[in-house]
Amino acid sequence: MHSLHLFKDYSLNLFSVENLVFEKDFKLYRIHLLSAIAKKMLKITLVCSVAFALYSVRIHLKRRKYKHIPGPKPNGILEFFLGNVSEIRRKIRRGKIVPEQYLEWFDNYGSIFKFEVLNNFIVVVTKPESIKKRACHCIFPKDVLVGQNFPKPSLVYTITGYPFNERFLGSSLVSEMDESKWQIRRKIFNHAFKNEFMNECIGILNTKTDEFLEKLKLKADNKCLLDLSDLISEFTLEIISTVTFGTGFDPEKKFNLKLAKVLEGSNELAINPFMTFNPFNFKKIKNYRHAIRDLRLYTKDLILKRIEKLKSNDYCSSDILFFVLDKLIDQNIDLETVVDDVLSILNGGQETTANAILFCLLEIHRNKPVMDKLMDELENVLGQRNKIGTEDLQKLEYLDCVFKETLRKYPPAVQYIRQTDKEYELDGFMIPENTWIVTNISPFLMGRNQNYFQDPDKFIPERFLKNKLNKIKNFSFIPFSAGPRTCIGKKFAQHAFIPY
Ligand code: HEM
Repeated sequence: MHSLHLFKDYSLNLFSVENLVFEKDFKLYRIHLLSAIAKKMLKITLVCSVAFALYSVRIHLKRRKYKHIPGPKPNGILEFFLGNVSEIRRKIRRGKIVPEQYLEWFDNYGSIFKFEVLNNFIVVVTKPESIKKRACHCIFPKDVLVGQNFPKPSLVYTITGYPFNERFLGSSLVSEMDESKWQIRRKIFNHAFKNEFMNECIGILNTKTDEFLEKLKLKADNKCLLDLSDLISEFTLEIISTVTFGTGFDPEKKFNLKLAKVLEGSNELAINPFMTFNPFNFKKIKNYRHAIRDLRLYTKDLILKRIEKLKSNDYCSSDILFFVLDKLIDQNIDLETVVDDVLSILNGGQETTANAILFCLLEIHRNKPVMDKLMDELENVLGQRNKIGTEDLQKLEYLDCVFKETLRKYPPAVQYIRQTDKEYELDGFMIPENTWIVTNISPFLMGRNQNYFQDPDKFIPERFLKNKLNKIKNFSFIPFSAGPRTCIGKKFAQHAFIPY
């Protein structure tokens, strides 16, 4: 018993001594840990402060390089780092588009101005006229697109090539940065878009327009409210996909729905590039990514089926794929790039043409004299016929003017961005190397500019009549861009517009 008692005492003592030692160690350990954390924090704070200071100096130095070019100054600490992003976003939230902000800056700062997005400087050129004297490294505004065909900035085209980190247009014609690769494919596709085939397309356009009008009539008879924008988007996609892939395309309209979803996502991303960082958008982004994947799979499947037909010498409809596929295969262009190119044609052609048609209908509806003149011309040229032939195209001058006036007032492509490869002098301003230049040479700014188009807010197709064309300054109207990377579907867009 005694021994047990002794043992108990001893063990208790031992335990408390151990406890004491442990407690002491723990305290020491805690002190060590805290000081180690404090040291780490200090190091991190120091590194962050140095990085922050260096980044601020970098911004400051970069800003100095552009000091001589007029433009809005970033205000406050947030704008110091983000540039003019918040000002642009404020306008977008109020329902404006970026070029409308340009108009305001143009009024405040003149024909060449700069603005800043996340430390990238963008110079906007709004004057198509040439500079007075041409010396070494001096460029005309038009040289940016035509004479020197400056490269496209890859960052801008990543949004179209890989939105939401998913390959959409990838390295398609529109987003290809490698000039030599682009040249090979552009040459092949130019062959498909040549005049003879485009003239053949007028037949498809007539048939599809008839189908569309029947559908419209049916809906009108049912006296239901119509959303023309959806119907016209669907119609233009159907035409462009028929011209690209042939008839009998996608009867269940799955492709149309997916493409509409992808376009919705791309537009949202273009307006708000930060949307991917918002966790509330994750589900939406997941859906966009799925739509892109499905779209590509569907397109790839169609191309593979066509390759099989080519191999077995089966009948193939005369469409864009028919003209380009064997040539692309001969050049060892991989399947994914062919998918990129085909999608770029659908993507480039659908929304732009649909927008042009919609805005045109809106303006004709608002301007009765324009509508009357148009109807008179159609009656004179077509008589009792309700189908348009290629021979009619030259005769429908007023219709062509209406098309051009629509593109002036509502250009579907509002700006072109290129990047300088070295320092250049442009209209008296030194533009540093690697600057993004927004040219118009931006169709929106030129079209809405009183100096180039009188009463720019009015819809006056007559300004494009042949006898008045000399009043329009060179390069003040380039809705399809200019130079080597001009729109490949320009002729087709004009044709698609005419049956309306
Ligand atoms: C009113 C209708 C249209 C307008 C205003 C328009 C405008 C443009 C513009 C401005 C560009 C140059 C873009 C840039 O430099 O970043 C372009 C390129 C392109 N467009 Fe169009 N477009 C229209 C219709 C079409 C149609 C109908 C198609 C196809 C059927 C099409 C296919 C393309 C393609 C593939 C490119 C890239 C060309 C290249 O870089 O080689 N477009 N378009």
